[in-house]
Amino acid sequence: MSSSDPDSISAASVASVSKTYRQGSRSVDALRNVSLDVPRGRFVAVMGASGSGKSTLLHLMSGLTRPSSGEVQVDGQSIASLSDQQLTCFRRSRIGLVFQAFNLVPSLSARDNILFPLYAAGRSLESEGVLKELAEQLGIADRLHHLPDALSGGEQQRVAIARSLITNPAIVFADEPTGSLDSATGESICRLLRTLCDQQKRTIVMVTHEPSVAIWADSVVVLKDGAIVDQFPTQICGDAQSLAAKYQEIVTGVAAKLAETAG
Ligand SMILES: Nc1ncnc2c1ncn2[C@@H]1O[C@H](COP(=O)(O)OP(=O)(O)OP(=O)(O)O)[C@@H](O)[C@H]1O
Repeated sequence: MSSSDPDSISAASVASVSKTYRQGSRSVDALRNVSLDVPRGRFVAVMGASGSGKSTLLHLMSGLTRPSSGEVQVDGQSIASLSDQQLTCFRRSRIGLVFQAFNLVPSLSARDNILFPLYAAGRSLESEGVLKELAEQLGIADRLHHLPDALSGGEQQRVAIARSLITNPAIVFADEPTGSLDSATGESICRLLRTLCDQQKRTIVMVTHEPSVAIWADSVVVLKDGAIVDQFPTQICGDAQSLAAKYQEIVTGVAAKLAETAG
């Protein structure tokens, strides 16, 4: 692959990133010296126990917080070199965000929720056809005039995914996108994310606890106590059960090694 090949450029990367949260005299090292590269067009799942630093990693890569040290790049842009205002503009135009709780504006129709990031970025809809195509791809074309309250959980998440894509971002970050959904609806959202990656070459980084969700990604990054302890392609796991076993093996192996070192 030549260096001028756009596919060889990372959609996002972090290099030697650490993040310490300070609350009064207490400090928490949420991430320690983490490096990660997300190539364009890839679907990456980030797994780890509660408190291992998954959301912090996502927030750093999406420019919602800044690292205590280290470098974050998205779409070739170093986030550290941007002022807060520039970072907000960059985030609005180049980064898509999907949350567990959907985070739709209750008083706005699905259509206006989807268009919200465009307006926030001072842009307007290129053509009705763009919205129509997106809504059709996401299976919500007949739901655009409904308020979020009148939509099912799965439909609300589809609207939230459409909202994350309307600016044509370089990368989409999804924090537990199926966490509020029943398993069948969750699976349909996973299938949709997979399709977006396969058919539109979207780059997706998704945090999840669930092996049955992570199996839809191309690769899994495992975090433990603020550090990346392993990464593996999902291809080596035939199914969610085998992925769960692999994940458990990694986490248990790391814990045993730590105990050995301490002993
Ligand atoms: N704003 C904050 N202020 C102080 N500590 C924080 C803050 N955000 C996260 N932490 C701490 O940093 C560590 C990592 O938190 P983070 O939310 O990234 O973990 P996580 O793996 O996403 O957890 P979960 O799966 O429970 O969401 C935890 O110890 C958490 O308590």
